[in-house]
Amino acid sequence: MQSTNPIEALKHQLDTLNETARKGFIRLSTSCQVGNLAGWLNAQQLFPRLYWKARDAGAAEYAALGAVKAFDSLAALQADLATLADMGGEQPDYFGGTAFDPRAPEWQHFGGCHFLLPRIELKRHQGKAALSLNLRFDDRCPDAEIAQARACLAALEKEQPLPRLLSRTYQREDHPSQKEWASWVGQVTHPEHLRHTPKVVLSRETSLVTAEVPSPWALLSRWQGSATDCFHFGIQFAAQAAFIGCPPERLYKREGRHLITEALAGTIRRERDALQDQALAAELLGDKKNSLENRCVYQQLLTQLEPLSHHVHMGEAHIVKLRSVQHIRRLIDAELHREVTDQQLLGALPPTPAVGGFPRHLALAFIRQHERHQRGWYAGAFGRVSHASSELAVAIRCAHVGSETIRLYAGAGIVAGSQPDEEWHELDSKIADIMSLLGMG
Ligand SMILES: C=C(O[C@@H]1C=C(C(=O)O)C=C[C@H]1O)C(=O)O
Ligand SMILES: [Mg+2]
Repeated sequence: MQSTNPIEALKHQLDTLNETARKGFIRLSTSCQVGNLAGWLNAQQLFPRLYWKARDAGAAEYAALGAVKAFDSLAALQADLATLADMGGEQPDYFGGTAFDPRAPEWQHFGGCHFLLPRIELKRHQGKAALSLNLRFDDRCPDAEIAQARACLAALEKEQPLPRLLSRTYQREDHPSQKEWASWVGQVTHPEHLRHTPKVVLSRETSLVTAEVPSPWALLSRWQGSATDCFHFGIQFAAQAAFIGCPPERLYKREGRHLITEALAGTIRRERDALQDQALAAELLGDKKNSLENRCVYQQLLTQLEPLSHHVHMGEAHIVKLRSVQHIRRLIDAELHREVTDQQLLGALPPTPAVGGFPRHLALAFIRQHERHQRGWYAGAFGRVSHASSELAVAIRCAHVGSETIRLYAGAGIVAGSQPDEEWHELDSKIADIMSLLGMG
């Protein structure tokens, strides 16, 4: 008889798992009730904790807890995907991300690349939630694996309401300063520099220091409520090391051999008045500087996809309206060659010129030489990878939540025609949503 308590139901499935089923990857699942997945994560004791929801309306929501296995390189992740695919049977979802610059991963706990196969997974899709326990038997002692899984189940806590976001006072510091920013923009837009490097995406770290930072899960939950048409993600390695974000930009989505990606670059503010807002959208679409920002992105994506695909197709430029900004976007789709892997895609596509620049090596050299803050996972990739399908966001519009400091990141594509003050204001519009949640709007 099946118990109505999902944890008891999973324990029962684990206790009655017969010897012959102990092969490769196994997922034990049971239906459950959950109000807020971030609230469930926030109530747990285990780490790592991870949240992922893709951008499409109706996309599945995932909360992941603990790791059956973790991967610190794309090669290791791909090898595991291949191993399990060869064995057949049900295939797992892996979640995680990569740093902007694998040569400089920097952030403690995060590393250059971290993907995990979760021990416990809570998934909600089309109104139905399921709690799953993942197990591996191919590369470890079965009894130890079962004991570890049982310990994780025993450590599960009930969902709790998320704490309210209390109003706090924050001390703000920007790196670089506006003065230094202006000098960098001057260097990048110097005709000599533009000749070899037409675009550099410069970024700023805004540190907000306070006595007690809010729960990253409470913050993400509030943030995602106002960030429709965006990806929503969070990862927490330890109590004082979390990274959350609501990015509007897709790195790619792969379903079998079909790949979709996009060039999202070029920005203008929003206006409350609908007519004025439309006028701004028209201005953005017709603007030379913003069109160049977007062109650098799609040209590189097309060039990179060409050798990996049978055909690549790009749609028309259009406007994407977010809460505080609007962007130019072009959708791209491609049919991948049979042998192309996520490892290859994640090795080739990021950092796109939406967050790095063009050409990549020269833009990265400028960034490494000038930016003194650590980008870490800001402007990296974050998402879900599986044998059948994968989807990753570009990790922008994000926050690193530490012990006493919240670090917000924003970048702007600097090209011919960029004005330092306008670009600085563009950075502020890109952090406006999270700033207003923190009472700093
Ligand atoms: C780098 C960021 O965003 C990128 C830069 C944009 C721009 O400069 O117009 C727009 C969208 C993204 O391509 C960011 O939000 O941090
Ligand atoms: Mg811009």
